[in-house]
Amino acid sequence: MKLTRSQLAVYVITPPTYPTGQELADQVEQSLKGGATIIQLRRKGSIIDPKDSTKTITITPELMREEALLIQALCKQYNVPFLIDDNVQLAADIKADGVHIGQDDMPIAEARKILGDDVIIGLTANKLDDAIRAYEEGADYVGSGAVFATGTKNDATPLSHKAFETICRSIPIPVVAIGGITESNMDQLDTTGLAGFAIISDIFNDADIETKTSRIAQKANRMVLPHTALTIAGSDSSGGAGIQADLKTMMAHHVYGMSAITALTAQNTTGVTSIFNTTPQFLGEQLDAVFTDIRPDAVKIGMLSTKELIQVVAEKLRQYDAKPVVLDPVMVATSGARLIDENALDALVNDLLPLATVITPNIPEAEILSRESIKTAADMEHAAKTIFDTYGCTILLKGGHTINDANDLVYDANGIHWITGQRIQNPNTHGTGCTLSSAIASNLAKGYPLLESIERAKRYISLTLSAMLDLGQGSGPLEHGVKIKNEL
Ligand SMILES: Nc1ncnc2c1ncn2[C@@H]1O[C@H](COP(=O)(O)OP(=O)(O)OP(=O)(O)O)[C@@H](O)[C@H]1O
Ligand SMILES: Cc1ncc(CO)c(N)n1
Ligand SMILES: [Mg+2]
Repeated sequence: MKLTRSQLAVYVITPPTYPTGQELADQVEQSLKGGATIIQLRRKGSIIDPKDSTKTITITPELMREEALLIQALCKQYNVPFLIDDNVQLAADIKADGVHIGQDDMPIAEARKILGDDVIIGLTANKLDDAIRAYEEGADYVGSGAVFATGTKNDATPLSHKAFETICRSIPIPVVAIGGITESNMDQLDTTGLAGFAIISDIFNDADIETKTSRIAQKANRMVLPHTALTIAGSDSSGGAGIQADLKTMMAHHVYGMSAITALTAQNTTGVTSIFNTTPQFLGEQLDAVFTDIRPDAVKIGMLSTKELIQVVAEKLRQYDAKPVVLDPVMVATSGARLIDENALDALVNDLLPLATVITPNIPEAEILSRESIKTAADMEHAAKTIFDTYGCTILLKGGHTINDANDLVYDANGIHWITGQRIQNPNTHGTGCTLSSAIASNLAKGYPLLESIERAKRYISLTLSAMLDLGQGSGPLEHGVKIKNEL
C-alpha cells in the first residue's frame, strides 16, 4: 500500500495498559468509526490485566499475533492502513500495511529487505539529523516528539515548537507529531507543516471513543489537509475588491485559491471607470478547467453583470454539483457604481439563488431583493425574513455601510441571529463585502459549520479594518495579510 499524506491525519496508536483481544478491537473500531485515518498496534512488555489491576498479562507472540489479525481485519473493513510497532517479522508474516520502528530497532534497509517496497515504513526521529537520515534511508514518514509532556513516555522531554516545525519543513516526507497530544492542545501545532497527530491516551481514556475521535478528526483535518476554494468574480485593477481581494483572503486563511474571472474592471479607490465582461463561453471554459482538475471545497460568487454570465455559472455549478456556495449578490460598488444589468437581476434570483448555501447582500441589495426599505435594525430583520421566506437560502444581511454600527444579521431556518461587531473608525472600506464572503468560503472550505464560518469571517474583517491601512485617494483597501490565529 502506498501511503498518502492525508492518511496520517488522525494516527491512532493502541494504548499500552489496556484491554486485550476483542475488547481492544472494539475500542479500535470505535476510533475508526470516529474517523481514525491510520492505526498502529503498539504493545510493549506486559500490560495490566483489565480484570485484576494488581496483575499483569505478558504479551506473548501468540497474543500479539491474535490481536494483530483482529485489528488488521477491522482496518481492512474501514479502508485504513494498519501498522505494527517494532515487530517487522510479524508485519511481514501477516502482511500488515506497514511498520513503525524506532532509532534502536532494525535499520530501515534491513526492514525494507524483509518487507519489500510496497510496505509503509515509519521511523521515530526526535532530532533533525535523525529525521533527515530517515528520509535519506527511505522511510515513508517520520514520527517526531514529544511535542508535549506525555504520560505514556515519562522520560520524553518535549521538543520546542520551533524544533518540531524545523523537522517538518526540512524533509519532503510527512511528519506526524507524537507525545502528549490532546484535543485541546493540538491547535498549537497548526502551521508547523505537520501531516498528522498521533494520539493514544486522549482517545482511549475517553468514555466515548467514537465521539472523541471525531472531534479530534475534525480539528486534525482542518489543520493538515489542503483546502481549496474558487472565486467566480470580477477583477479589480486596484487590488482591493473582486478577484484580487478574494485570493488574498483565501491565502490569509491558508486556503488554496482559484479563480474564474467574470469581468475586468478599470477601478481604483475612487471608483469604477470601465467594465469589460468576459464572454459566457469563456467563463464556462474557465469553470470546466477548474472543476475537472482541482475540485474546490467551497465556491464564492461575486460580480456577475449579465443574464448570460449568470446562466452559465448556474449551469456549471449544477453540472459539477458545486457546494457550499457563498453568493455575494454584488449589485452596487461601495463607490455607488452599478455593477449589474437590470435584466440580470431576474436570472440572479431565479437561477443562482436556489444554488446558494448563503447569500450576503448589503442593505441596498437586500432592499432590492426584499422590495422593502431598510432604515433600522427592525427593518433588517423584516427584510431578511422576507428574503428567506421567498428564496429559502440562509441570508447574511450586512449592516456595514448604511446603518451606523457594524452588526450583521443572519437569518436561517432557526430564525434571527445577530452577529455583533465593533464599528471601526476607518474610512477605508473598499472591498469589505468581497473580503467577507471570501472569508466565509475559506472557513467553509476548511470544514467549519456555516454559522461559525460567518462569525470567524466577521472577526477577520474587523482585524483587516483595524490594521488601518491607508492607500489611495478614495475609500482604500483592507489589510488582507493580517495574521489569523486558529482561535480567531
Ligand atoms: N467601519 C466598519 N467597522 C467594522 N465593520 C465594518 C465596517 N464597515 C463594514 N464593516 C463590516 O464589513 C462587512 C461587509 O459589509 P458591507 O456592508 O461593507 O458590505 P458591502 O457593502 O457588500 O461591501 P463592498 O463595498 O465590498 O461591496 C460586514 O461584516 C460589515 O459589518
Ligand atoms: C470587481 C469588483 N467586484 C465587486 C466589487 C464590490 O465592491 C467591486 N468593487 N469590484
Ligand atoms: Mg458588496
